[in-house]
Amino acid sequence: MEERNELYPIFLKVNQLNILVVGGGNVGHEKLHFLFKSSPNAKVEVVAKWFLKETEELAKLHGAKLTKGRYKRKYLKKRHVVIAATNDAKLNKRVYKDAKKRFLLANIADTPELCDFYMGGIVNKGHVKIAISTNGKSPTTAKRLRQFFEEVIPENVNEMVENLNEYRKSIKGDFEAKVEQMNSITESLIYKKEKND
Ligand SMILES: C[C@@]1(CC(=O)O)C2=NC(=C\c3[nH]c(c(CCC(=O)O)c3CC(=O)O)Cc3[nH]c(c(CC(=O)O)c3CCC(=O)O)/C=C3\N/C(=C\2)[C@@H](CCC(=O)O)[C@]3(C)CC(=O)O)/[C@H]1CCC(=O)O
Ligand SMILES: NC(=O)c1ccc[n+]([C@@H]2O[C@H](COP(=O)([O-])OP(=O)(O)OC[C@H]3O[C@@H](n4cnc5c(N)ncnc54)[C@H](O)[C@@H]3O)[C@@H](O)[C@H]2O)c1
Repeated sequence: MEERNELYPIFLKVNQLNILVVGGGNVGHEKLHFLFKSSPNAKVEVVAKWFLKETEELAKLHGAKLTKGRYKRKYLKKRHVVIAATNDAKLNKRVYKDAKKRFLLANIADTPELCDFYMGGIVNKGHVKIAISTNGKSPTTAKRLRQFFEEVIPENVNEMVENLNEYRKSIKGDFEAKVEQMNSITESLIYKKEKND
């Protein structure tokens, strides 16, 4: 039987959650880059033996705390989420096990079997956000799909969101009447125009 993608996507308010990243090399930097690209106010601390210069700059820009040193279990205290991206596979596994004991959500970069969740490809246009995952099977596909959707989703999609939000406030009636009106005025968006040939 064909394997199913059973992931359930959620959209986290990471400005209200405490995130720990372990490792500040190339992969740690990439994770941090995408995290802040999507969520500039994410609450993040990074612990690593050393950091890349660009990671120091990125952390400064977003007010992330950088802690130079070896990973210790105590760093997991008061965290909701941990992302491990060191070059020490044994240590990454240890971080995962420590996180499990504390019921934290863990992502061990590039190691699908040690992930409670995957970081996805992210398309962002104003209030509209689309997350893409290939179930951990092909990050390259996730990246290409992200680029594709960035191209085809119109820049002004946010205007539609804002306008419909305003319009909804102006409609009178109960919840059901509002749902009906909102669906009726947006119906044409999903039907292709008939060709006049
Ligand atoms: C989406 C994105 C977000 C992000 O990183 O934040 C992301 N990887 C991205 C890019 C990317 N990563 C890698 C390449 C090189 C191509 C290649 O090697 O295949 C490229 C492409 C490139 O850079 O061109 C290396 C790699 N990554 C993983 C493995 C292990 C494996 O696949 O088994 C290996 C091989 C390591 C090795 O061989 O040693 C695993 C994971 N990477 C994931 C996410 C999760 C699954 C997402 C999903 O479900 O699709 C998962 C499972 C765990 C995680 O890390 O969360 C980001 C695109 C952002 C964007 O551009 O929008
Ligand atoms: N660089 C890539 O493009 C790439 C691609 C695919 C897979 N990977 C794999 O991902 C992993 C990370 O790669 P990288 O390029 O980011 O490595 P890196 O060498 O650039 O960075 C490793 C980071 O881990 C930190 N670290 C190591 N031991 C630590 C400890 N005990 N406590 C705290 N921090 C510690 C280092 O200080 C450093 O910040 C490796 O296993 C690598 O094989 C890397």
